[in-house]
Amino acid sequence: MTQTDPTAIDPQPLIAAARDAARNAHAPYSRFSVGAAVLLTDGSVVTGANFENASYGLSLCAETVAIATLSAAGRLRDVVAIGVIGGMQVDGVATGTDPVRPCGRCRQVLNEAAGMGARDIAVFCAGAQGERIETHRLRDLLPHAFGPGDLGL
Ligand SMILES: O=c1ccn([C@H]2C[C@H](O)[C@@H](CO)O2)c(=O)[nH]1
Repeated sequence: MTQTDPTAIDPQPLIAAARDAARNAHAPYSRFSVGAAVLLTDGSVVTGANFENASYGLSLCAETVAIATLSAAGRLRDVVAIGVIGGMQVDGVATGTDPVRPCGRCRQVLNEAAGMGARDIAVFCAGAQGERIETHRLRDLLPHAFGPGDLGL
């Protein structure tokens, strides 16, 4: 697996793109907008925003929407990094300042891209105003992961 060096990637453009994407969150139930922006090997960026449902449990996180979108474009093997930002209420007032970190399901979804691309993924997490950006590696957020390799891929 190729080791991505997260410190070699500038998180600011990703967080800015994620923040733009969060404006299109469909989050009328939680009023917690989340945006995600994924950097691909060619430098292009694919975004997503959370997509809630009146049947609450069907809601999709921003990270999952972004990964599904780039997979549909044939780019699942090309994921290098993801920036995530959240916590803005739909009226623009922040609910909290802690960086939003991908939930467990999203970590597993990201791991599908990491496994298929044979590349670790850098994960940048920002507070609601884009402040206090954390830098992680997916392998640290989801140690001992089950992935494509376990099924022979
Ligand atoms: O990493 C995360 C965590 C939460 N959410 C969404 C799910 C739900 O719509 C709202 C509140 O949990 O935030 C994301 O999109 N990504």
